[in-house]
Amino acid sequence: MTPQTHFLARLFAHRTKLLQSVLRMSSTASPEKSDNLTQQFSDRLFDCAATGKVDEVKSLLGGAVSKDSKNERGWTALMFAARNGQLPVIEVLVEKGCDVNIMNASGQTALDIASFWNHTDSAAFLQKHSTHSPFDQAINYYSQNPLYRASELRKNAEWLEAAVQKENTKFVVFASDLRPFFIKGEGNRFRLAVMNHTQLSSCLAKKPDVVFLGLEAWDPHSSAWFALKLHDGEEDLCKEHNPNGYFAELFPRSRDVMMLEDTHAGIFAEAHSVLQWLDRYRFCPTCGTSTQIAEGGYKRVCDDKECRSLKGVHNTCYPRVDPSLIMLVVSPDNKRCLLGRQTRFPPKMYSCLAGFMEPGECIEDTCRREVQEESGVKVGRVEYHSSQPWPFPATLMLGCIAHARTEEIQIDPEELEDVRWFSRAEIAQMLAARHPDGLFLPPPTAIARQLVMSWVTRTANL
Ligand SMILES: NC(=O)C1=CN([C@@H]2O[C@H](COP(=O)(O)OP(=O)(O)OC[C@H]3O[C@@H](n4cnc5c(N)ncnc54)[C@H](O)[C@@H]3O)[C@@H](O)[C@H]2O)C=CC1
Ligand SMILES: [Mg+2]
Ligand SMILES: [Mg+2]
Ligand SMILES: [Mg+2]
Ligand SMILES: [Zn+2]
Repeated sequence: MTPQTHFLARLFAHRTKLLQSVLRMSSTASPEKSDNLTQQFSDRLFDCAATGKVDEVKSLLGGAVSKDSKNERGWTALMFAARNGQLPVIEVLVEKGCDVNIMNASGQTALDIASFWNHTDSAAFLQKHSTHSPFDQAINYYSQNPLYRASELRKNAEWLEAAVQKENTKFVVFASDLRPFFIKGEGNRFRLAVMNHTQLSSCLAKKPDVVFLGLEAWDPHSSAWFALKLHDGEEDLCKEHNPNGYFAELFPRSRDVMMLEDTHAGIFAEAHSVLQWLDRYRFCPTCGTSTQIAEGGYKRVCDDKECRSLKGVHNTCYPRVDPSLIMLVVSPDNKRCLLGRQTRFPPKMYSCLAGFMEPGECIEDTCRREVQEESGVKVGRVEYHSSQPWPFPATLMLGCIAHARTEEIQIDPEELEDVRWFSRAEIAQMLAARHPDGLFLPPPTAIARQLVMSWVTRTANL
């Protein structure tokens, strides 16, 4: 510290003390005056946080100023420090108990702000103390399958047969109507109930539909995971081994299917989509003859040796995935976003527009077509964000940010009952569940919400 800055620091510390004593005195005087002084302290705290004056920040926090006080845009001292990457100030503020998870009026946390401005050290520090995940690490529900699929082993019938018999092999089971067998997990989450070969020997003897899901490690000796579809009447056997287990409803879908522990949600997505496909393709779509399961459940082969499906590549022989687009449309000035309501949504919920890809379309085509069909808005640039398997039965949601060229709305009443533009402030209220009309967004397990959060946090809006 130069003598000059030392002098200035002492001078300001002196002024601060003086102000604090005035503030204490004035608390018994006019409330208006006291508010004014509190404001001055907060403003000074914001300044010091933004410019890295650690000692003064400490001194101000020791006085009458509230550590999480906000300016008119909902910015806290921690956010000002994060804006300029003032790591020593951030460390002091966090140590003094400032709330890392507070969002400003634009729905941004201090971590979002540090990440946006590329202050990597500050962002890493805030991430450690935050329960809010940063925008560039969106991980969608159903997308965290930890298994190594080891697709090369699917063709090895001998290995598969031996793997089914091994004691360390794990089976996740589904009822004959494909309801999954769950048990309670951590907190309010659920897990797939895992069973072994011995417990399931009587079911396995009857040659059920079985899918090889993958290995626990990149090693053929590690535990293999299989999905098994029970025959009618075998549910009780599973309950005998897992007295707390139960078969979760899928039609209508029970909430528990959206409450699985993250890795089990990923395993469920694979297992359920492939079992659904095996169930629906019992007969060859090319000639109508019966088919047999092959390659660990990842192929169906027509029983008619002359069938065209046995020559060349035929997509009916392999599990299907239906790509669909889900997009957050943002206005030309990037200040608003477009959300819509299907009649089947819960009252007051708004979500992103979405639509299935059609043959011969690229992602950009589908995005522009669906947005125009459903809302009349024309889209220009399309940015890919992230994707989410949606295993009912096998959709892949491709999440995009779509940049609108026009704003006029013309709703397709066949599909949507309302479509409208939402300001950033309104979105922040919806994210915080504080919208004055009670409007809300889908839960964090929906990619739609991740797209909205990403837009809100990615934009500087300063
Ligand atoms: N997570 C979220 O917030 C939202 C998710 N979605 C999901 O996005 C997906 C597509 O959105 P939609 O608006 O329903 O699509 P959409 O806008 O293309 O309209 C659905 C219609 O498309 C036709 N269609 C074409 N190909 C289809 C296929 N492979 N499977 C089923 N129907 C097909 C059917 O006639 C269907 O009624 C759905 O899986 C839906 O559940 C939709 C809106 C919000
Ligand atoms: Mg749609
Ligand atoms: Mg549509
Ligand atoms: Mg469509
Ligand atoms: Zn055939």
